[in-house]
Amino acid sequence: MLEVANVEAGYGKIQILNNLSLSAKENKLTLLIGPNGAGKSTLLKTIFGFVTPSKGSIRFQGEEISGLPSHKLANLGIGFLLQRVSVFPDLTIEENLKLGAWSFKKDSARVAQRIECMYEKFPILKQKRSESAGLMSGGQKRMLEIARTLMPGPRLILVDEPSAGLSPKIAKEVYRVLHELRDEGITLLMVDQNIRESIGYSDHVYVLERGQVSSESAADEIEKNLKQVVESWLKF
Ligand SMILES: Nc1ncnc2c1ncn2[C@@H]1O[C@H](COP(=O)(O)OP(=O)(O)OP(=O)(O)O)[C@@H](O)[C@H]1O
Repeated sequence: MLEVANVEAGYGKIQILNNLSLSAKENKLTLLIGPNGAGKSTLLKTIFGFVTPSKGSIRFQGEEISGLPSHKLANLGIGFLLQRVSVFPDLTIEENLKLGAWSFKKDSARVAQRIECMYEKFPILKQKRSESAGLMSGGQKRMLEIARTLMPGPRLILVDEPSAGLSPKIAKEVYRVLHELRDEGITLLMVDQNIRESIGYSDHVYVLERGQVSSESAADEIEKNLKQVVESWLKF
């Protein structure tokens, strides 16, 4: 589904990703973990066209996408669930959802149909559809962001720290929703600091260190050796 091969990328002269290769398999939840500053978020930003790679290739469903602008990637079926809270607080929940449909906003029937679909999936958003998004709780805002990302019907979603700033109970709910999306056929590539919790919802795990993949394994395998993996980061 997504193949990253020998990618180098960074900010100005500072190179962060060094010959990095990995893949996200269709209908799987692939998790990226690693110490602070390893380049996990930079990788997601590079896949989504916010950072341009200087080398390597990124292929989505067989098509080369490296360097394509974000709106083209969105049209191809890639969504990005950002780390920071990104709802527009002064807009209503419905208006926020409409913003997720910007790429097909002229097709009002499709916009209305996708909004209904999201209301079915997230009843709380339907209940509060006319309220300002700024009035929602942190967990509800996260659900709105997930729904907004889903509006165009992406096949692959890049997920950056989905549980950041949320209570453990709400974080669980967010993981459950992401896991459900996977079961519905969406491929996920996710960065998360909340390792112990997120591994339980993942299929495959890559460990990134200093801009490279240092190891990879099935999620249930790494779960057994988690202590050693995390301890090895502390040696740097
Ligand atoms: N916009 C930017 N300009 C310059 N350097 C940046 C920028 N964003 C990130 N960096 C640097 O790139 C490196 C990798 O950052 P990145 O956020 O990708 O790491 P990460 O693995 O996601 O870390 P964390 O787990 O702390 O979020 C860090 O040294 C960071 O300071």
